[in-house]
Amino acid sequence: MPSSKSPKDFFRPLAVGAPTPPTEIPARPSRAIHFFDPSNEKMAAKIPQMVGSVDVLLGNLEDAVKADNKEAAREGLVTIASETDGLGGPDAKTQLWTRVNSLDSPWALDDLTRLVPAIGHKLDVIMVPKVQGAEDIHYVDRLLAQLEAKAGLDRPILVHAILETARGVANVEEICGASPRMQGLSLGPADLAADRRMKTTRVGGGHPGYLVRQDPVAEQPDAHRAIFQQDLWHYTIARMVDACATHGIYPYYGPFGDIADVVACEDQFRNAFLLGCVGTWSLHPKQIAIANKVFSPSVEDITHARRVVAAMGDGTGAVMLDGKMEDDASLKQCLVMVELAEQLAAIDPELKKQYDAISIDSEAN
Ligand SMILES: CCC(=O)SCCNC(=O)CCNC(=O)[C@H](O)C(C)(C)COP(=O)(O)OP(=O)(O)OC[C@H]1O[C@@H](n2cnc3c(N)ncnc32)[C@H](O)[C@@H]1OP(=O)(O)O
Ligand SMILES: O=CC(=O)O
Ligand SMILES: [Mg+2]
Repeated sequence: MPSSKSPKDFFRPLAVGAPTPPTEIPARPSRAIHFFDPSNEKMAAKIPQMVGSVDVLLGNLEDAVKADNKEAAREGLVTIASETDGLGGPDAKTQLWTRVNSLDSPWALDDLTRLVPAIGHKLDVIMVPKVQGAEDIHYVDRLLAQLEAKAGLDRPILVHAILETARGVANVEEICGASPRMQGLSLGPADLAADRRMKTTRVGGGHPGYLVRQDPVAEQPDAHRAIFQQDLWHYTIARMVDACATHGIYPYYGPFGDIADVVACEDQFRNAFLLGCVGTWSLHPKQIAIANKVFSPSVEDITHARRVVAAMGDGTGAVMLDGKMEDDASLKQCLVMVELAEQLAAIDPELKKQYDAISIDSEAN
């Protein structure tokens, strides 16, 4: 929270008549944020049939939309949001997000002033790219409040920042705490690599050159030395996760550009899930199933978590389960998983069936 504001001011609307800022960001399932270009007729035609089977549909207006198509993308999104039932709004199974153009571009102002009055009641989250510091969020915060007041909206639109500049990473904590509207952060590995002058040419994922090699074997100079590829994104994701957890908002992996490499995509998503991310981007329809699988706790994990919950009784003390010590802290980890499973089961009947079929033996040994 900026020191110049009192805690009470922080939760006052930034424009007369704007909705009250949220004190909590709801934990809505958002395993896959599926990107589409609303100016691409083939992609746009697929959107209505995707509603209900993906947690978030995001109309992308920024990078990957040609400059000549910026207005068509914006208008295409207005049409899709207006004509598609079950998409966006507090009770919809599939949320509607947009990624607007960067704040220094010729399009960002028109993106916001066109979309909020036209479809603000359906827009759940606005993703802001290339956020550098709290000042970018403050600008969007005030403008959204003015537009919401003018449009008579009764629910604040949330804001999500992409972490894709070196300065943004340096300022990650202040970005997360810049507004009560902040919903979360995504990693933007492609722009971040360019901004940092990393010597890579990929969109997310690992790199075979970024490795650690096993020490040489004594007196066997020709012996094979194993190499272990390292994760280029570990540092940034870990910083994002801590900043988001500190501020009660949600971290996400970003794009994985090698659409054909579904195995490495799944691995990268799983690393992010294990580190604390709640979801990721999907660039192609086939990445949705990967994201849904990875960001839903497995039946094995939920079986174990429920056994720990049952064995821990009132939640204090220490017990042995399968030869391992469990106590208050491991219980808390299990509760994170169990709560996530409950949220997902509420919107995903197939997962609910799998989780409901679990029967547990609650005996500690
Ligand atoms: C790097 C930093 C970033 O900013 S990443 C975020 C910005 N980039 C994006 O949003 C990219 C979104 N995805 C795409 O543009 C396409 O999926 C790309 C990667 C170009 C591949 O398209 P294409 O060669 O058509 O794939 P395909 O032939 O396998 O497509 C099969 C059918 O599915 C469709 N499709 C493709 N992508 C999407 C999508 N994201 N959403 C909805 N539909 C999609 C294609 O149009 C194609 O349809 P059809 O079967 O021909 O009718
Ligand atoms: O916008 C995403 C990125 O990787 O850049
Ligand atoms: Mg980017």
